[in-house]
Amino acid sequence: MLRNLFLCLPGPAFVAVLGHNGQGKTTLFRVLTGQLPYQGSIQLAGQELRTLRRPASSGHLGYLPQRGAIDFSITVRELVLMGRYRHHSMLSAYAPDDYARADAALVAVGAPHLAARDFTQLSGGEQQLVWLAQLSLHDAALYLLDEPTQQLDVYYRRRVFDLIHGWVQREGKTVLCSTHDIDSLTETTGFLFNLAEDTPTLRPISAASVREARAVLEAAPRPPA
Ligand SMILES: Nc1ncnc2c1ncn2[C@@H]1O[C@H](COP(=O)(O)OP(=O)(O)OP(=O)(O)O)[C@@H](O)[C@H]1O
Repeated sequence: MLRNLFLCLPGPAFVAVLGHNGQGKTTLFRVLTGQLPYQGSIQLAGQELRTLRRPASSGHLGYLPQRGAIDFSITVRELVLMGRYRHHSMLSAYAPDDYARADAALVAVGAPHLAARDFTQLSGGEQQLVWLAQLSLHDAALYLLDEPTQQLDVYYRRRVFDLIHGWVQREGKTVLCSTHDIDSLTETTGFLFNLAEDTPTLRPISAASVREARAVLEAAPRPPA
């Protein structure tokens, strides 16, 4: 359970959500996506979250869960294309422009070579890149990314953080990104929000604040309240 969180995000912004294992990062995202109840108030663009119907699929936010899984065969290109679903009625077919956007999204994550592959046969890291490409087509104002660089090698980790920063700086998105990858954060701008602190507070990212966050995370987690 998460208690006594106060957080006001002026968008656009990048926020790295930190914390020990089991400290509530995924829980926070599940609350923000309407999957878990909450007490108090959470407002998205001025609207109380509990009054929004299916915030993740209605365009208010885009969500990358920690483990996205599918159990049917589909090509990577088709799966990325599904990120355009909000722009279509049930019966309208995808247009050439949708395919062009899907291809561009794959290029942006560094995975155009995967376009024709069966998604279910990709490695975990490759699948992660594909989910990010799909998410980039959701065109939401707020993105919640649950450990987007887990399973990625050093090159793709850097690439994904650069991609996320492009969403913030060029497209004006706000991104909450849970991560244990604190070494990658020193090269980014934005805020840290560390659930391992007694009173989690938004702190601008700097070499010093990342060092302090590391020290908190290297200490044993506090027992649950
Ligand atoms: N479905 C569930 N039912 C009961 N407890 C749960 C459930 N899912 C998570 N929890 C508990 O809630 C707490 C927070 O879990 P959460 O997954 O939010 O942590 P996290 O910070 O995302 O961890 P990690 O860094 O390991 O991904 C943990 O103690 C976990 O065991």
